[in-house]
Amino acid sequence: MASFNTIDDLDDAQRVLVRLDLNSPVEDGDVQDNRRFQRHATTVKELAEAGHRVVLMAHQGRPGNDTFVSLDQHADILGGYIDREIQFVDDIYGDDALDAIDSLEAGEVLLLENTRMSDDELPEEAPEVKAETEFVQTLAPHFDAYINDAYSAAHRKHASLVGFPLVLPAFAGRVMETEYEANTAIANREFDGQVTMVVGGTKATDVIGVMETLGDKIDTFCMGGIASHLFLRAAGYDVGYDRHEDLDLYDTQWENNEEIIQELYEERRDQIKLPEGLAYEDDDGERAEHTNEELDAANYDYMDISEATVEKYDPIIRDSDAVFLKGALGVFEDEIFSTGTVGAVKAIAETDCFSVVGGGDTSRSIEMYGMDEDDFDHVSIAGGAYIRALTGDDLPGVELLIDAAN
Ligand SMILES: Nc1ncnc2c1ncn2[C@@H]1O[C@H](COP(=O)(O)OP(=O)(O)OP(=O)(O)O)[C@@H](O)[C@H]1O
Ligand SMILES: O=C(O)[C@H](O)COP(=O)(O)O
Repeated sequence: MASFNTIDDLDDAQRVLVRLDLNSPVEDGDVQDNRRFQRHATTVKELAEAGHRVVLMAHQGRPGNDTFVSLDQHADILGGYIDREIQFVDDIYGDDALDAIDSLEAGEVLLLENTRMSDDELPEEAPEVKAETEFVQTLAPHFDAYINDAYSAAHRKHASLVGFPLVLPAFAGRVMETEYEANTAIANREFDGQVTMVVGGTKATDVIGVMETLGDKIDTFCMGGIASHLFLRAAGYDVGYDRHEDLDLYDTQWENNEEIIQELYEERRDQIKLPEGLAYEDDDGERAEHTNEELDAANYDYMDISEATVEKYDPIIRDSDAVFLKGALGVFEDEIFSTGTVGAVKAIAETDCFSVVGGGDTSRSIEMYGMDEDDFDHVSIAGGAYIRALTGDDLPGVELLIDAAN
């Protein structure tokens, strides 16, 4: 496996510039704590305890969005996980930032302002172009090493992610290391026995991409979510189209992908396991189910896979050597439609297989339904980067670390 240098390879007492991904939900201006803080805290704590001078960069939201806010709250939340103060400066590479950076003592930690507040950060450009920006050129001379821990943002060609590895010795942080190893294990097929992918969620293109790229590495696809309705439509059932004019969950996805869905369904019929039926909310607000033959998408909104489907997927998961999950099998946020997702996630947790759970939304089902992260080999904190890794796309931020090591 191609690899990179990690923080184990750092010299002592370095001035390190560390890129994290603390991009978080924001409600009424309040940044919501989430597992990204907890995960990155491992890297930050280790660096500070080793006596390095630690300067952190991260982004939050995008200009124009409600979530585009300062990182001052992030400093407090992250500090809570490492039991030491994280200083914050509302500047990125101006005099205030440089003064704060240069006055850091060994073991101290400083967080710079939201990188996306610099005009140099966002436009996606080649690393060589980003390396020449004022952002990178001004900060780099103040450091001995650059550490990228932001696997979940590694698909973006932004200055803080791709500029620095060209001008400073570059290393991977602990989150980068664990995400990379887990998410590439499947592409390298590092398992002897049965490999299963449980795929759901709302985006047909995610599922199609995974099937096209990993179709020969994965033995069985257990399907749920919106994508499974489109495959059931390809199989001839009365489902996979919108009944509300103001809703577009299915029609556009079907129009854009009909041919490839039909093709995949025909070509990979033995590998693809489809729902045996789907669940909807009846007039009393209770969960009710239709078998595939009873499906009637003109009159019902289907929100979960049926219980018979959970029973069908359960032994497949339990007989696997490795199981990867991407996307929810139903609207798990509503308890009556959590049966599919929770059933699959629980079976994965209880099975002694190599397991990776991914998808920004779906990973939330673990804590929502009282499961333990430690029951999985890896719970990814990446959304876009996770699906890109699974579909074989390069992650520029990762590639540059590998190049730097060679
Ligand atoms: N039948 C369904 N109808 C409507 N929504 C569904 C259905 N099945 C699953 N979902 C929704 O899919 C969402 C998760 O899908 P999404 O494509 O966002 O996947 P993810 O991989 O978890 O997230 P992301 O790609 O954003 O990281 C859940 O919030 C769930 O409510
Ligand atoms: O939250 C994420 O998935 C990453 O931080 C990337 O954010 P972006 O989609 O705004 O570039």
